[in-house]
Amino acid sequence: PKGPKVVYVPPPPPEEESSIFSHYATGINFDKYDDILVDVSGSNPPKAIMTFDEAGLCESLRKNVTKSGYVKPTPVQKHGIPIISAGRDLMACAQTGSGKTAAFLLPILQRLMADGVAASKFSEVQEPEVIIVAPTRELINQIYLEARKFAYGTCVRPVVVYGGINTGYTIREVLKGCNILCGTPGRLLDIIGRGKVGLSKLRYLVLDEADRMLDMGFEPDMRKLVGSPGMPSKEDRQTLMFSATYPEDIQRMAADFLKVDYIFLAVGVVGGACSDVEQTIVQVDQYSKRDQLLELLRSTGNERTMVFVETKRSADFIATFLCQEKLSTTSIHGDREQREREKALSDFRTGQCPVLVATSVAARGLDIEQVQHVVNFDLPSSIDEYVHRIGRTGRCGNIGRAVSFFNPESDTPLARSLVKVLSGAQQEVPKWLEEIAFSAHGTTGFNPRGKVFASTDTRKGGSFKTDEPPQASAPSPAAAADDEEWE
Ligand SMILES: Nc1ncnc2c1ncn2[C@@H]1O[C@H](COP(=O)(O)OP(=O)(O)OP(=O)(O)O)[C@@H](O)[C@H]1O
Repeated sequence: PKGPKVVYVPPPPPEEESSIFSHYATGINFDKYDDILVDVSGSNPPKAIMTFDEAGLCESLRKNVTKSGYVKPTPVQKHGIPIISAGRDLMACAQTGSGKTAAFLLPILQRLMADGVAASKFSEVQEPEVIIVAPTRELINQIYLEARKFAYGTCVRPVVVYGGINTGYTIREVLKGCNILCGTPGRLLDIIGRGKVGLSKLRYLVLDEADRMLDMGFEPDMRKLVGSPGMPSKEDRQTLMFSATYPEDIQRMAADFLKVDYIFLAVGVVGGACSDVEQTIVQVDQYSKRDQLLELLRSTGNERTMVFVETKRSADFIATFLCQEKLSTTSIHGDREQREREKALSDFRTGQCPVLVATSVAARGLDIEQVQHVVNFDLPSSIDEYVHRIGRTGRCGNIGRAVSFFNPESDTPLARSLVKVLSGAQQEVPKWLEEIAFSAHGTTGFNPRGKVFASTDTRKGGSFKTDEPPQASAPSPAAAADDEEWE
């Protein structure tokens, strides 16, 4: 409630079936997902399913899965669906672009259908069965559209709430009926605080990008959410967490939100990059970055490229520069109005602007067709952030490329974890990077997320058995800088 009143009302979501179910094709590496090692821990995990037919979906859901172009489940779906259907709490980690969203939406929808939720109708207080939270407005909107797609033709009504949109409009949408409430933390707490949403029927709480939702930026909001009046205790609800990365300190804290016997599911290496992304690291100095970017974008032609920068100001600056160089470019960051953010994303999605310059606000979760390249114009300070950013390409078995500008003056603290992530994803590690990483200089750099790959299920006894003191989970500076607009 600061600044002028927000009047923006987003365009209505598509009504035609063809847009609701529009999707892109899986790539040549989709079948290789089956070779990834899966680690399930926790007592009595249910057996994985091999096909969607085994998922026990009702007819309308099964039809929607087919219309979405899904032929067979990905590993996180094969394991995640039966775990959720069995009523277990879950902390799931699987690489970017491997289908985590459907892994939680399908079993939740199935349960609602099986129990015959009442068709929601107008009421001054809504009592959703499901709450889904995610860290950014664009991501929660995407999850909402996925929920709407899978719920198509059923009586289950998903609604989305996020900042930057007219509150009156948002409230009216909620009051029309709400089974699945999707929201960013700030707006969600606001709506609950206004008494528009009651929690007595809540059965599922889903944290997407869970490690981000529980880091220093959002942890207080998540504690407030689970402490809201009427919120069922963790014993009386099912709590589900998904991400591609899970620092150990966050995992340990996440246990506060989960039943003791939650299941930990890791598909591949926790925090590992998607190996369908070809990663290149280029050593540059600050002043040659612009020319190198230009050269790179000229060579990629009209292929869609996301360019990540550190600050909102440089996002504007680089986008303007590229436009002056006659490259159709748009930008997304936290100082832009919501209307502009959504326009930017849609211009990028349609290919109207094949280049999108973005801050970390676009690093996680966004699923955009045909993104062939990611450029880290500035590297992030945390390795997990890097993994999420490059994961905007190489999705669903498709091949992607990521080029990162490494400036030794500022990026040396990241060198070690970068080497680990590169080799973990079978990428070539440049000699110079290895030298920086293992030189005295590289090792003394402070990097709170340095211990990549140390974390599997922390209950098995992770690196806290070593002498290293626990480190506070600080959000990366970029993330912190964008926090104020993430509600
Ligand atoms: N079984 C499947 N068959 C075909 N396509 C699928 C399947 N499951 C998911 N997809 C598609 O793959 C894409 C990536 O899925 P999704 O966005 O859920 O990935 P994610 O694991 O959440 O990634 P991120 O970590 O980046 O958030 C989406 O376009 C989704 O519709």
